[in-house]
Amino acid sequence: MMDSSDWAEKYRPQTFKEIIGNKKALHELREWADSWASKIPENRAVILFGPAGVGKTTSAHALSREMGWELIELNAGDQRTADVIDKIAGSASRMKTLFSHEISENQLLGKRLIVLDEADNLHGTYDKGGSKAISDVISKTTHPIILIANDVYGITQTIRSQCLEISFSSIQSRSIVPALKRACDAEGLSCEESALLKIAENAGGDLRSAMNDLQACALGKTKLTEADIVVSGRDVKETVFKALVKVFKGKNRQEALDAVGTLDETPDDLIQWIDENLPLQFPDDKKIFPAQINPDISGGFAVLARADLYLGRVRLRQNYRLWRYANYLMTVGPMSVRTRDYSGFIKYVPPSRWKRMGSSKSMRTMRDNIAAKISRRHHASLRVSRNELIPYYMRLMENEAYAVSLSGESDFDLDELVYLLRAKSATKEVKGIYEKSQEIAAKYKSEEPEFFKGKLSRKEKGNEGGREAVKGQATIEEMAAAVEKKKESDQKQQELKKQQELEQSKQKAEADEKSKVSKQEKNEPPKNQKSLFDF
Ligand SMILES: Nc1ncnc2c1ncn2[C@@H]1O[C@H](COP(=O)(O)OP(=O)(O)OP(=O)(O)O)[C@@H](O)[C@H]1O
Repeated sequence: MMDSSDWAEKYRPQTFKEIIGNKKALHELREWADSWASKIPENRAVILFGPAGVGKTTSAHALSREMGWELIELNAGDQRTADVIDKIAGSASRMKTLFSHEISENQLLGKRLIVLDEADNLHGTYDKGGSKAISDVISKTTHPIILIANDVYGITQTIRSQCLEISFSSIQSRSIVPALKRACDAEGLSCEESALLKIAENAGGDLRSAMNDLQACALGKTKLTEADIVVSGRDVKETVFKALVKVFKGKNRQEALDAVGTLDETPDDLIQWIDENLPLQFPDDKKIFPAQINPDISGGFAVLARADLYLGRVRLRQNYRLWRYANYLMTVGPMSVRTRDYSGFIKYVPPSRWKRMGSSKSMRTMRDNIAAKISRRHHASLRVSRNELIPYYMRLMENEAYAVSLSGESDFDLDELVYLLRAKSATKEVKGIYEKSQEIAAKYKSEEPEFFKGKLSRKEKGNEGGREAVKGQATIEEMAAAVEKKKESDQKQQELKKQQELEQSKQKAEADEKSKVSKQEKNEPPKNQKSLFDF
């Protein structure tokens, strides 16, 4: 049976040899480690920096194994106040000094490798004093120290000047494929090469993400084909997952806001991500909180509830300026109410509501399809339809009669209705609305100009190349001919209508005349009777 543990962790390389790419960096790291053999080197610490998921932490771990050094790791989740750093890293670094008489014969024995993860994040409230403490420890340490960072510029100049800097870079897709293949073989999963390449290319050089995507796509399968690969377009700079780390574990509000700002998520979508992952990140551990629920969960949901209040007001008043308050509350809220730090890797998951409807990508495609239908109906742009009209539709469709008519006019399908009605699934009620809407849809379709029938907008087709004819349907020439034909038939109809109107007015005039005469005949003699005969 396929293992459900985290594959990225399970297949973390144990030795330098197994690590893919970054050979130059590994060589420099090894040279630095060797320089500790006979004396304390000039650089007592190194900074391994580069993008996420390329093997920086893995290399540090492998180094400790290969050198036989004991590993002491201080993660960003740990409180890195000056005091803590002094207690953990400080005491570790002074250990040798204290017991030097016991191990001075062989400094390699008893050496400890101190690893500080996320060293570019030492300036937050909790890390206050962290940078200074690290700088002090580095200057005195008799044990090697590795700092790990994504952004080397996030580390103070004082620390950088004390360290050797080693740069790691993204891993090429074709090098990622064999690593994925190895995991597939070990899990007994048969896999198309093209499927692995698709995952690798989408990962943007991040092997951890590639491994996570592989595991997610392989869930419940024994064979993986290219068609099974549903990976959301990954922004190399910041994925939602990375932004969530900043929201939940970060200590710097602006960093969290910046990370969230780079995402292509509306606050309505973002809150679902945060809502889904909050209990995963702040688990309700009964050992720690035997008598109450983890206050970070209750506090976290309380701020999300407030954020949701603003989202509700946006929907109600169509005032999108309120989005900023919702955004701020949901991004900065969880870190502000957090009472403790959480270390360790959490596998964040997409909102379960989206999973019920397919992947987050299909959810987006559906929202775009809805926007395309609305934009066609209202001659509005896709952007306006997506951002302004969909929320407006959702509000209107809370009324059943509107739901039926709007759905019929735009010909929403059942899944689209589930989305617009904010239902959990296609309930009896939703199906009822759908069925009623179909009569209206049929009427609208029969009235729709011939050349529009069956045409999809570019978003509906997922095609960025402008409005095109769908396979097997009208070309531009045919559409032009259809327009001409329609003009002609409209003209004919107008002429016919004019003739009918003329005919009708003639008949009316005759009838009026008759009735006038008969009235005159019947009721009273015409006053001007005399003149009538007055030739
Ligand atoms: N170069 C690599 N070779 C093989 N596996 C790798 C490599 N880089 C990353 N991985 C896989 O990705 C996982 C995460 O890698 P690692 O923790 O070393 O990344 P990192 O560069 O430290 O990223 P971050 O900056 O996010 O901490 C590993 O457990 C391993 O499965």
